[in-house]
Amino acid sequence: MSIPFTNPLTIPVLGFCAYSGTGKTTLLKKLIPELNRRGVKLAVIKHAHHNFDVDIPGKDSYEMRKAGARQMLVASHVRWALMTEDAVGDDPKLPHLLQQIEQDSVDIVLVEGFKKLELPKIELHRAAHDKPFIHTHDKNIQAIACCDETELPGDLRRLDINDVAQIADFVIEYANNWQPASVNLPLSPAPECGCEVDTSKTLSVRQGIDKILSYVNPITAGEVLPLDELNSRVLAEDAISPVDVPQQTNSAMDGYAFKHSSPMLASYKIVADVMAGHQYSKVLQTGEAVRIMTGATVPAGADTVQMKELATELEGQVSFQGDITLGQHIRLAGEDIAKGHTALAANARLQAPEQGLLASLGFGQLPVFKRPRVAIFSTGDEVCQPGEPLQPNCIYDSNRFTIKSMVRKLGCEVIDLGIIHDSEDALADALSQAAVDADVVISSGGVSVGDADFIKLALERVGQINFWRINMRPGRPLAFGQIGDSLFFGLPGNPVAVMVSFMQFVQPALRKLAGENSWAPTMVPAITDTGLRSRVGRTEFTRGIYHLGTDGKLHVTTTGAQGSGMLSSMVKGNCFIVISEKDDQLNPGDTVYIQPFADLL
Ligand SMILES: Nc1nc2c(c(=O)[nH]1)N[C@H]1C(S)=C(S)[C@@H](COP(=O)(O)OP(=O)(O)OC[C@H]3O[C@@H](n4cnc5c(N)ncnc54)[C@H](O)[C@@H]3O)O[C@H]1N2
Ligand code: MOO
Repeated sequence: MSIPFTNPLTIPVLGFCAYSGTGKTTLLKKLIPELNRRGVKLAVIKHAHHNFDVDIPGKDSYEMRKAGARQMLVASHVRWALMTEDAVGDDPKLPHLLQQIEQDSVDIVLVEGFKKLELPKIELHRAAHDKPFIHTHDKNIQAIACCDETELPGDLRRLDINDVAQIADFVIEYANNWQPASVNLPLSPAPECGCEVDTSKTLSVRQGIDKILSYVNPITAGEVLPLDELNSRVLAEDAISPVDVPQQTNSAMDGYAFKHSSPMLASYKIVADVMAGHQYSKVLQTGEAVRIMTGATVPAGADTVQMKELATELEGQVSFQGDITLGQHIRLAGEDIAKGHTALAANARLQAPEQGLLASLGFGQLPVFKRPRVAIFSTGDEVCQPGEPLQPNCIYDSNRFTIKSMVRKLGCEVIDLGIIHDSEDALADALSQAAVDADVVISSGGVSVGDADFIKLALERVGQINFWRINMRPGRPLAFGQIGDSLFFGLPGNPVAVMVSFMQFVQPALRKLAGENSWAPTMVPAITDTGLRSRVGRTEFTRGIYHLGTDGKLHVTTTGAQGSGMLSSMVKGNCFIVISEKDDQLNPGDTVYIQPFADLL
């Protein structure tokens, strides 16, 4: 039996389920430090089946609770604990428990137990225990951590129950891909009708994206490139760390390293100076200290550092002020990335942090996928080349330049075909040649119902192209199809519509083609400061400016006039306010979803 569950938080929740004796707690005790090491802040909820108590008889808190306090909060300078007497007869309710978590200070909640809930979970399984599988009757299993002997259906993500680093990779991947479910979340999945989407009809944004992605086969050809040429490329193989980072246990402060004791000694004899790049070759004895610089290797025998500002030197001795905890200001060898672990998984897009990380591991070159080649052209007799005199009744070509810039930001190679004027033959020739040279061909203009439909005739001659009307604004008309082995996108002519359509439809396709997996646009909730209007059944991409309000929350305002030819709205804005198909009117103070431009512009 499964019990419905809705996550009430805006952070992901991931369960671990198994039959008893499989080693859930043992795994979590290893996984938690591994995730901590990678900077993931965790909360853990554990289901206990018995009448447990965390307090100790005789302690004040215990006595006060037993005296009748329904809630007892005990606090010190290092932790606090809230104990609540809540005898509910049946199982505790996970959504209620989750609401007790301080979600602003953690990244993910791991849940042990609550096996029957419709909660995304990792199943743990050991073949030797001869217990039945859980995934066969629980569709919420995201992955199964098991041993080599276990046989699984091919579509279930398999993890090695003994490889904590791999399980941590999966938890991070899950958290990164997770989106909060919300009544307002736009781009909801296309309704399952069990039928092929009719390509001649009006589509929702989600249907359009899904339809397009079903035609995209990622590039598999690769090349090995030097570190300096990896920008925006997609990694073709896992990068396994050949070293510990940091290589040695080192100091995080300029100060003194020594062996901790409780109580501390009144003073320590300074026996050496250790600079970054050097080491103290002897073992530090109790009562000795070294002066140490940030990044310098902590000598054997030392386990703690006190910063210079909280130390006093006198006649070769140093004494310390303030509380000192064992291990403070020490960065452990391998605490960022351990030797032999996956530092970066295949299919990652290599931007500044990834390139820095690969450099920090000493890689000189790496295998990446070949980048997609994208041919771009503009159409229309009114469209003129910038830099040349503007003819009467004409307009400068801006679309080719916005498209080229976005294509380059996605790490693709641009083939610029210029402006192709209104001739069916010229266009058919250009399209056929473009399809030979490029993986993707993108045009702008000529996809609506205007008279100059030579572009449609040309497309019909060279490929299979569908003309869609997407239920969105701007960017209603969209042509998509294939010319030979290439994908073709015919974006609408209006300059803002071009950018919106590119970001919603071409971007996911180019990312998938380039080898990136599971990309989804960033969507964050914000409070609208202005009223917003749309129409039920249509997704509206209003240009907005988001900022942090004085209430500490994200707020958004529109950029003003929203004409689909007004490129200035894209320049002023830093996000789309995505008004979902379900909404027609949003009032100031309502929560909306925004898509920051940061991914691309
Ligand atoms: N009767 C209808 N008219 C229009 C409809 C409709 O459904 N019924 N849809 C409107 C919408 S929405 C859009 S968007 C446009 C799209 O039309 P096309 O894709 O056929 O584009 P064009 O007509 O060629 O151009 C539209 C607009 O964009 C300017 N343009 C074109 N190329 C460029 C370029 N490279 N750089 C800058 N500006 C460009 C062009 O001059 C037009 O002003 O159709 C509506 N009409
Ligand atoms: O939707 Mo058009 O695409 O208004 O500009």
